[in-house]
Amino acid sequence: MNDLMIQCRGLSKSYRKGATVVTPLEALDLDVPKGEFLALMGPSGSGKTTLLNLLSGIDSPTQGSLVIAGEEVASLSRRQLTAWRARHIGYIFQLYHLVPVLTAFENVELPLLLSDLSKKERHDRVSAALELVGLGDRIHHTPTELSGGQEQRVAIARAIVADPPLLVADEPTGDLDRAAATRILDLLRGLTRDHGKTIVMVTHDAKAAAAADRTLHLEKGQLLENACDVS
Ligand SMILES: Nc1ncnc2c1ncn2[C@@H]1O[C@H](COP(=O)(O)OP(=O)(O)OP(=O)(O)O)[C@@H](O)[C@H]1O
Repeated sequence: MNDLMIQCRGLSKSYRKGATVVTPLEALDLDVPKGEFLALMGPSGSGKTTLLNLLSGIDSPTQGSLVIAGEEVASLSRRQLTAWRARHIGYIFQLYHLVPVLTAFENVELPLLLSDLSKKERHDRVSAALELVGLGDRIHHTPTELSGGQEQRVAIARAIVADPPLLVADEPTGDLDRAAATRILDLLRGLTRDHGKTIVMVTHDAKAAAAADRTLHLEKGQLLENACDVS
């Protein structure tokens, strides 16, 4: 139990759309050990983003249990969930979601602005995160002055700067060419191997999934039995 970062039991999510109810996730069971790099694949509409949103506390399940780092998060209020998310989750988006008018440094600093860290502590953490992603020489560049791969590395620095144990990534290489994608995947692998992060990554790309320790397939809101293991 202690070596699990994520434990889902009977996890379901439904949305009401007028008179109909849509259930993108149904009674899902999932264990993810600490330090694992897990890839999630599945057709469009199979519930991948819905699952990431539950794991990251952006949304709450309709039913079931979701224990992350030993804490039941399914029962947290919206307000508790926001505070919990800031400490536990780094989210990496397909299209980076950087603020265009801010430099790489300022983008990475954003998650720390509400913390009680001093300016010097923030500076040290942001510099270390940008060094870790190989962008120590680009800290004053704005997103338009960076390549897509570099923008994604800034976004990864932003996701890790508050040192959360769990990173969730929604198609982090979906908008990149193969060389840039490979560099991002190497970086993510390094974050699990050398820094103990747990990563759940949604991808449509079998080559990206092959970089993970394990791949699970979602189909109509359920994990397929005998999911192929690519480790
Ligand atoms: N807020 C919402 N309200 C209503 N229905 C929703 C909502 N969010 C998701 N859905 C529905 O849930 C289903 C699963 O959506 P989800 O985004 O999780 O799929 P996905 O596997 O990530 O797809 P894609 O690969 O296209 O991103 C879809 O049918 C979608 O329309």
